[in-house]
Amino acid sequence: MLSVHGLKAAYGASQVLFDISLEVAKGEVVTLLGRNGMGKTTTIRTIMGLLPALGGEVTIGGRSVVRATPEAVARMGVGLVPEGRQVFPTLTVRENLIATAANRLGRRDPWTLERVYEMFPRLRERARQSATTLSGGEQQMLVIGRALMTNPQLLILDEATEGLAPVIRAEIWSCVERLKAEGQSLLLIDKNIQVLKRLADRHFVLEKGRTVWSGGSADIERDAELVHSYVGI
Ligand SMILES: Nc1ncnc2c1ncn2[C@@H]1O[C@H](COP(=O)(O)OP(=O)(O)OP(=O)(O)O)[C@@H](O)[C@H]1O
Repeated sequence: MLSVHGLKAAYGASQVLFDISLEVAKGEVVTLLGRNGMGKTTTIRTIMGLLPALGGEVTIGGRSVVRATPEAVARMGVGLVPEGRQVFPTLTVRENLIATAANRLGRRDPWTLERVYEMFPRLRERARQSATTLSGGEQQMLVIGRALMTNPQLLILDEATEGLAPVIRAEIWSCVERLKAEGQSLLLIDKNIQVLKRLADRHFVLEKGRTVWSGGSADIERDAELVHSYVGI
């Protein structure tokens, strides 16, 4: 589904990614782990075409996207929930959900408003309200719902639970669990390693712009000392 090999990227003259490699297979839940500033968000931005790659390869479904625009990457089926809950502030909840809806890939069971409202009942209750009147947690649900409405083949969540109350976090994790059960491919960045160990199939650890470790959740236990030295927990 997604394959990244030897990816390099920079902000101006400052190189941040040196050698990033990772894979997400169809239906797999994969994490990017690493301390702050190690290059997780930059990796996602480069995959999405928001930052040009200096080298390396990114393929989606076997097709290279390393020079593709963000629109083209989205059309190829990658949905991103970026850091920071970016709702469209002038639109209502419902309008946010339908603004970028698409079923480009002819999915048989596409996401609809009804399915999103069923996943996040609070959004139904607030459908006609301006998105800016929602709480932080509700805004995060809205951004996830909006990404689902594009029917992504791969959904990327960058720190989706950061700064949220535990009860809202639990709702987001239960959404992730349901998506996983439905066979949705997911790439997750989050600090809640314990939850990620339970939910994810595979993990990639980044250190100073390089992939330095990968393995399943059982491998994290086996290599606990090493992984914890990278991840800092
Ligand atoms: N817009 C930018 N311009 C210049 N440097 C940046 C920019 N954004 C990030 N960086 C730098 O790139 C490096 C990687 O940052 P990145 O945000 O990818 O890390 P991260 O692993 O996602 O960490 P965090 O959890 O803090 O978001 C850091 O050294 C950071 O300071």
